[in-house]
Amino acid sequence: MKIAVLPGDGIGPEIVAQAVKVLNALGPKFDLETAPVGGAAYDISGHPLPPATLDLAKSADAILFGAVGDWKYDSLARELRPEQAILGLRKHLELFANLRPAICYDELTAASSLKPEIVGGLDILIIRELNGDIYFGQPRGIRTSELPLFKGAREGFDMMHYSEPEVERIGRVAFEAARLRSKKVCSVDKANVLETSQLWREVMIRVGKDYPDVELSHMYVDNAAMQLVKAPKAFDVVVTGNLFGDILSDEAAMLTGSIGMLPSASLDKNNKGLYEPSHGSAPDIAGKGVANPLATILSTAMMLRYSLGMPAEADRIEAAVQSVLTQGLRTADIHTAGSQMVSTIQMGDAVVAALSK
Ligand SMILES: NC(=O)C1=CN([C@@H]2O[C@H](COP(=O)(O)OP(=O)(O)OC[C@H]3O[C@@H](n4cnc5c(N)ncnc54)[C@H](O)[C@@H]3O)[C@@H](O)[C@H]2O)C=CC1
Ligand SMILES: CC(C)CC(=O)C(=O)O
Ligand SMILES: [Mg+2]
Repeated sequence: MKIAVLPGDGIGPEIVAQAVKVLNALGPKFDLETAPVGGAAYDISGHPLPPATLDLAKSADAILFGAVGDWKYDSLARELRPEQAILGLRKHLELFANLRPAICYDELTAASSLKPEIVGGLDILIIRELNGDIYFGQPRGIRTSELPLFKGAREGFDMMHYSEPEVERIGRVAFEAARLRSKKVCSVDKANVLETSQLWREVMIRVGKDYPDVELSHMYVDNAAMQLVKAPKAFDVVVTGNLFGDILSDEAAMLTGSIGMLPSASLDKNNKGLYEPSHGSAPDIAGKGVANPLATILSTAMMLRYSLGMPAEADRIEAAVQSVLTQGLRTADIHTAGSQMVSTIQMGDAVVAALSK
């Protein structure tokens, strides 16, 4: 099975190296092919998603992705920014369904910024639409305003956009996922203000009729942001658009102790997928050996389960992560009194060691 390995920038190479170590220790032989992406690719070839990297991603059975981006590329033209690489991969490969499970391991309740009774036992699934919304809408740009009040001033504009089929397909992913869980879907929108959200809600209600066994509720995104920290365990599956899902999943990360714990799967309609941690390239800690590799390692478990048909191996990785946490090993972001601080590499080694137990 061919896996495209795209480490990217910042902490990307450090955390992906740990996930690769874990994959190689599993037993089955994977054909791992590495290619530059993001700023690393721009430095070599002048483009964040060179054709060879895209071709590799297309030809692979699954993609393991680190993260892209660095402040040093902030002044580049938008189409050359490292972030265009991950946006481009999602779009070219039609990876429209982004699954971000937020699970608070019992050992990490103290690492969360919320009270243990709020987050203890948390297990929710955020499903974020990944191919549409304001991230991809047209028109967009920066121009000179023609509005009487601001005439002559520069103005920025981005189109929020969703078509019915796009909402329907992500809705179905959410309802199907809920069937395997607690049979509850909360659709998050801003239908009190935005037409895009009004359509989103109408479609969710229509699609929901095909899933009478699943309870559908709706929540405005501002309230959802509040409820996520007030009573997160009231949610099961949350389905939302690209922008709201991006923001809410970072918020949900802190319920689990750290964004370094939040894996993700980005799937197409055939469950071919790209697997990456939900966080970015963390330039503030890059190269220091302190990044938490567990979100990336847990993303490889999702890859084995969703794209490679190897659920037993996925279970083994998740059990190994559970084991290192039970042993008290913690990277700096999840370190609390009484636990043992380890580096990125030591955490990766500990997961590998736990695999064989
Ligand atoms: N999929 C991707 O490649 C993404 C790329 N980005 C890019 O990453 C760069 C940095 O963005 P930020 O907004 O700072 O978000 P970020 O997620 O990279 O970092 C936010 C905070 O979380 C910490 N953090 C993130 N991952 C961690 C880990 N594994 N272990 C410990 N601490 C961790 C960072 O040190 C930082 O304090 C930007 O260029 C941004 O565009 C951001 C999100 C996703
Ligand atoms: C380039 C961004 C859209 C990436 C991001 O923040 C994410 O996917 O969570
Ligand atoms: Mg994000």
